[in-house]
Amino acid sequence: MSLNIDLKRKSILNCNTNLLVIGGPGSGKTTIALAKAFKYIEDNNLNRGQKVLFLSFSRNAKSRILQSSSNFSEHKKFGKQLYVQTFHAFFLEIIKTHCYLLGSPKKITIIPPHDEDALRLNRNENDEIWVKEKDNLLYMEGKITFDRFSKVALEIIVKSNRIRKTLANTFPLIIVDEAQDTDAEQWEFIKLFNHISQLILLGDLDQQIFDYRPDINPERINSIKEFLSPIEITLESENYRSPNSEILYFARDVLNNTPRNGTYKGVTSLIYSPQVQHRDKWIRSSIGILKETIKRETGEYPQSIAILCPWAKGVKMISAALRAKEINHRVQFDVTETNLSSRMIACLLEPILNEKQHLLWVLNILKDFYSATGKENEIKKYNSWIEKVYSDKKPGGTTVSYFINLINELRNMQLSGNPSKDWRFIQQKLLTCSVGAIKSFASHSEYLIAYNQGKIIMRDLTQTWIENKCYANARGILQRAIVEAQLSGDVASEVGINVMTTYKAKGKEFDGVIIFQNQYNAPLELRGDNPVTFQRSRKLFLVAVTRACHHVFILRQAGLPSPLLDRFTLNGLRN
Ligand SMILES: Nc1ncnc2c1ncn2[C@@H]1O[C@H](COP(=O)(O)OP(=O)(O)OP(=O)(O)O)[C@@H](O)[C@H]1O
Repeated sequence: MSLNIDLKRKSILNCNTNLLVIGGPGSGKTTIALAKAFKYIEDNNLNRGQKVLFLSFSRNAKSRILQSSSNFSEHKKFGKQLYVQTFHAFFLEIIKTHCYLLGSPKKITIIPPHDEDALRLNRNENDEIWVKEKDNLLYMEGKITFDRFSKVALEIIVKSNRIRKTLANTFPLIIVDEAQDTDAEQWEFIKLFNHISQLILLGDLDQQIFDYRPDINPERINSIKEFLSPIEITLESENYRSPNSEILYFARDVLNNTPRNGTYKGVTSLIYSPQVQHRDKWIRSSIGILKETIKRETGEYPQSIAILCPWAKGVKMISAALRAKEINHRVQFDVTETNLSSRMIACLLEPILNEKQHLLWVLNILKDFYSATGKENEIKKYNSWIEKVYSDKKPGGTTVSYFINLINELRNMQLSGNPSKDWRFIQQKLLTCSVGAIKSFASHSEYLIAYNQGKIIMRDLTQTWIENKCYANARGILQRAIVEAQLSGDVASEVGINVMTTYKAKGKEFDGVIIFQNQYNAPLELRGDNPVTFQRSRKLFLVAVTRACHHVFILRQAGLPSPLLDRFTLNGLRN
């Protein structure tokens, strides 16, 4: 990989004190930080146990950093000494190794987010009783929820000088991606390594899109400057991502609400009429048009395309439109409902040894689903049904009867041993049943395959079938795959069509980007944003637009005003 190394970049490579590198989207922050990491490993002759730590926020960002690092010629020789990890997973490693020192059992297990949602019973994150319950879960049972990783890891590092020094010795250089988005605990954690490791922080305030979270704010960059006294290097105006287009100018103009008198090279607006069949057709057609546009502009078809929108609801709408014509794509969104719905299928795949026990499991899954979505009346209803079944009384209503019959039917039949077929069989049973609530619950499971864990689950189900002649522990298999997916760096590459929220796309790069606007499921203006400035919406839009290397399509709903875009003139297509 041949890099332009100007004076600023040279000074980054040669600096051996704390550094703050500020730069806009595509200015090359990640790239120069990787170059620095490899140079550091080489110059300092790190021993086998030592590594450069590169901390990122999300698995997506981590996979992008890993991908970029593999383009460096040094990667072959020094790649093993570059440790790219998410804050979350890094904190978990510290917890798993050292948490017993705080009094927890030695074996730590994770409560996945959908179970956490169910346990939390719609209480606030900081609800006192819930916080106490979480303490008990950790210290009595060794079970930890995702949201506690940073707090507990920080406690370990604060309380033990020895562990902190060992970590600093292992990681003499720590690079922090997206430093503007560090929350209070992550920032405290970084501060603890001041003077004992070299710290390089990368940041861009214009991409601060998680500032709706309570302890993330624009002051973070100032605190970094005050506390770490870093050398500051600004790569502000450079754009290596989309240099042959005016994509970055467009993104900046939307951010500053300063439309130019004319269009922008590399940005096209497509208008669709909102009737479902038109909308879905245009979602699909936009992919083909974007491919041809990029081919025309660059001479090559794009390898990677992202369809982005602010909300998960929009992601589901786009994915449904693509699935309707079997267009292969990868989906990423938050998956509590999908996980619980899939758990129901896994539960029904398991061998039915005791019908009452199975019915109780099924009802508990439904109760968890309603707990996670905060539906008080449903929770009460399920609690009373569970109570009745438990004491051998039969609750009224269609739901319980439906499951009694289904469990009975499944008990008396032989599944095929082909996990995909059996999975679909149970899914279809639920999707075609006469109880509306069950159908709607089951429909969430359709996204499981789309979000990449499908293959692992099917592989492990095959294995259990070979070993046991039944799907023993299907729920455990599903659970393991979900937890792995939450933590692993094993994120599929961007090649192909990717559908995700803009938040998930942060730090990624695609040849072409389609931004989908829809009145109810994907408005570009965020709810709760300042209705005059729309500053948060503008930043989020900037992040979406600047993921593109060659071309951006904005798929706009006909007749739907957009304070962000209405003053801009864009090259346009109209259906
Ligand atoms: N010095 C350089 N010379 C040549 N190409 C570069 C250089 N720096 C970055 N690039 C290329 O520009 C693109 C964007 O770089 P990079 O991902 O490092 O930017 P970034 O500032 O981290 O972006 P963002 O904040 O938007 O995630 C990448 O494709 C990278 O290969």
